Amino acid sequence: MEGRVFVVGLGLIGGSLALCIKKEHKKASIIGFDINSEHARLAKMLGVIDSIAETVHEGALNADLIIIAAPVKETEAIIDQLSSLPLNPNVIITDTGSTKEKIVEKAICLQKQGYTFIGGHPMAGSHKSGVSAAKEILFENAFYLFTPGENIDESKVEELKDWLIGTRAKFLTISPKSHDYLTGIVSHFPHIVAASIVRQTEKLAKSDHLISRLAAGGFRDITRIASSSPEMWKDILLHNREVLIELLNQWQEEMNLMKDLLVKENSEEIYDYFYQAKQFRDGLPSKEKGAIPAFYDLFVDVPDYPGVISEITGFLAKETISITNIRILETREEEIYGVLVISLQTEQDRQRAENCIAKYTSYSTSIGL
Ligand SMILES: NC(=O)c1ccc[n+]([C@@H]2O[C@H](COP(=O)([O-])OP(=O)(O)OC[C@H]3O[C@@H](n4cnc5c(N)ncnc54)[C@H](O)[C@@H]3O)[C@@H](O)[C@H]2O)c1
Ligand SMILES: O=C(O)C(=O)C[C@]1(C(=O)O)C=C[C@@H](O)C=C1
Repeated sequence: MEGRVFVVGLGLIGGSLALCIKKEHKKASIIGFDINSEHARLAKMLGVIDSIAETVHEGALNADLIIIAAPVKETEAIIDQLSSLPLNPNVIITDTGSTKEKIVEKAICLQKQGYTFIGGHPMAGSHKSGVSAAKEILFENAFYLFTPGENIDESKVEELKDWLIGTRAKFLTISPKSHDYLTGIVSHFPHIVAASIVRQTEKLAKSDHLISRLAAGGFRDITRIASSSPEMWKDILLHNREVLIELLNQWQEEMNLMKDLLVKENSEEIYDYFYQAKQFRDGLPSKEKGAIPAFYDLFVDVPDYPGVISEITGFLAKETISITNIRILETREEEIYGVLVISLQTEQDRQRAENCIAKYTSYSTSIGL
């Protein structure tokens, strides 16, 4: 598609969407605005946007698509601001906020001016913020939720999907209320739990320094999202407070249940507790970007000597294969061999990496242990 796309908020999500749109719609021009001019400058320098707007007003005029990718409270203010501007009557305005009810309610002011607002939420992200973490592949296979207000023409939703086709996400339309309930359960509430575990650990670590040093894989896995932007999460929690208060009540019951099982040393039910949790989690979809990520891991048997990682990454770099992670698995001191796990972004990259390692080394590779 051709046209003028205006992105307000040039961080992880705004930047990633700009990259997806640019990849698919080469003739579109992407204008960006960020309240922090350093962020806008960085986005331009990284080639994420084509040009910088000095104000929302300047960027919004004549835009065919406006994407608001700022924290949810700021999003409300930006919607207000847009509703007072003389926009292109055919413009589609969307947002990326993690909550939807309050935003869609606020956007009634746009509809009153005859503008189309379609709430949006790409259900993929990271604990990292900022445009330097933006990537074109971020939303691949993830759900992209839409919450169009009443009376929105279906053809406008289709037009928005066309703009966003480069995300390779799975589009799904739901009501703002269901959106906030569902994401409250699977996204917002886990962020509270992660932050609370970290805070409890921090308090306890004051009396024993070994605690922080011993925190290993399990702690890291359950607390990664506690490193997310406090600014963003403050707003999300306040927007979805009713759902979250109810979930906190249920969680307290859940914790009391476990406490009771421990007090009573009820071994059978403790087993059952973990068994049922494992059954449910293991049954979650894994081939999409859901709770269980689709990994494109390649396992390489390598001799356990210093420099082996840089040797392998050197070969991959030579063939311009980008990797997302690399680590040594389960090496024990007495072993001569270790297993190197290389995570790649796509199945095609994994295949290329396998061929590359076969070309330059005699190490054996596999796609599973
Ligand atoms: N991070 C995630 O995992 C994730 C995933 C999906 C959706 N979201 C939602 O997308 C939105 C953006 O999140 P992000 O992760 O890109 O955050 P981010 O912190 O990486 O980027 C936000 C950007 O918005 C800018 N900004 C703040 N107020 C602004 C304003 N009034 N006008 C213009 N720019 C402003 C900031 O300077 C920053 O550059 C949030 O609403 C968030 O809830 C986040
Ligand atoms: O992967 C992460 O770090 C995220 O927290 C991403 C995550 C999520 O909870 O899954 C966070 C907020 C969004 O609105 C959507 C996705």
